[in-house]
Amino acid sequence: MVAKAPYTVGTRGSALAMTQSKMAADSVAEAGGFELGMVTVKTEGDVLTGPLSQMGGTGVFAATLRTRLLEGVVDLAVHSLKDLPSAPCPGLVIGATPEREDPRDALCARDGLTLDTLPLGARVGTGSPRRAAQLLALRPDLTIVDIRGNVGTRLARVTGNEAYGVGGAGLHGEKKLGAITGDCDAVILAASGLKRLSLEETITEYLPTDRVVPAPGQGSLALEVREGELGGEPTPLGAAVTAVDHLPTRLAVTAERALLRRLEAGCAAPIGAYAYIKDDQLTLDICVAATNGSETLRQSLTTDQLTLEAAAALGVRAAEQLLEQGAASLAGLETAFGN
Ligand SMILES: NCc1[nH]cc(CCC(=O)O)c1CC(=O)O
Repeated sequence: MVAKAPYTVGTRGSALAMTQSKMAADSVAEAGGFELGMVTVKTEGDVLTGPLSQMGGTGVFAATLRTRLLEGVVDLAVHSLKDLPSAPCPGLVIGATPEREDPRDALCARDGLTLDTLPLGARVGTGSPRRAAQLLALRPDLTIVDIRGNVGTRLARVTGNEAYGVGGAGLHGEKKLGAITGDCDAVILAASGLKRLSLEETITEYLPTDRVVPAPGQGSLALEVREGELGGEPTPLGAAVTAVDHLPTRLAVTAERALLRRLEAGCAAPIGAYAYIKDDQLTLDICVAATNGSETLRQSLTTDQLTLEAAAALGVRAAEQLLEQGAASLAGLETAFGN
């Protein structure tokens, strides 16, 4: 007989969320030598319809999971870091950011097309103002189609849903998709999500991070626990979560999120930020763009101090320089977040 799992991990119900929660839970369970049960939580972001960019941009996917964590219904929440608001949540801590998956955006186009070979005026699906802005800066002729939904639903906008199982069933048992015809020439998705779902073969071009700068935190997971698991003497869960933290990832996402926080921007803002360690230095590349792609502001800053404090300071310094250069009005931050 297997003993009841001593801890539970809360996850959203999409194929991607379940896959990444399972991966993270397995590594924590292995580090701790205990079992972890899974509880599926429906979040506001899963229930509401309409453009994601108009949901306020802050935490629609994370809020319900966080409530369950605070209530003690679950003991660990696994989030896509890019969906997690940059402000800390009282009572909770990010106990680990495991090693980051591929941070790049990926183009999934019909007929093997790439950003440079898509025909004039091609229709590209994305619900992300950041992706739309950076794409339009490179290819002003493109038509951006506002799409949302799970990975399978988005890919179906290129292929039609015949490609995803008999009778239009969703990917990996996601709920049945309605009839979707391929009304886009391409969609942009995070390479990390596609890789985790073993769908790399749908990618026709990996967009280099210096060409399309990824969202802060893209490709990275956040393992969130109650503060008490880590304070003073860590609990067995707290210790196991800490063991799967990856310091280079933690330094990078600390810089990216400090920038976002200082700009008072959420995941719906047209801001790309990608930090990485190279030659013993932490570099932070940023692209702030007007949502129509007419103007972009790029910045790259470096520190040779590899501490969390220095990483956060790098993000703040970058944000302040960008604000001086007019980033707030360029990216529409005042209108999007000031009211
Ligand atoms: N906002 C949706 C979302 N949140 C996290 C991921 C997966 C990418 C990641 O690991 O950051 C995605 C899908 C996408 O952007 O294609």
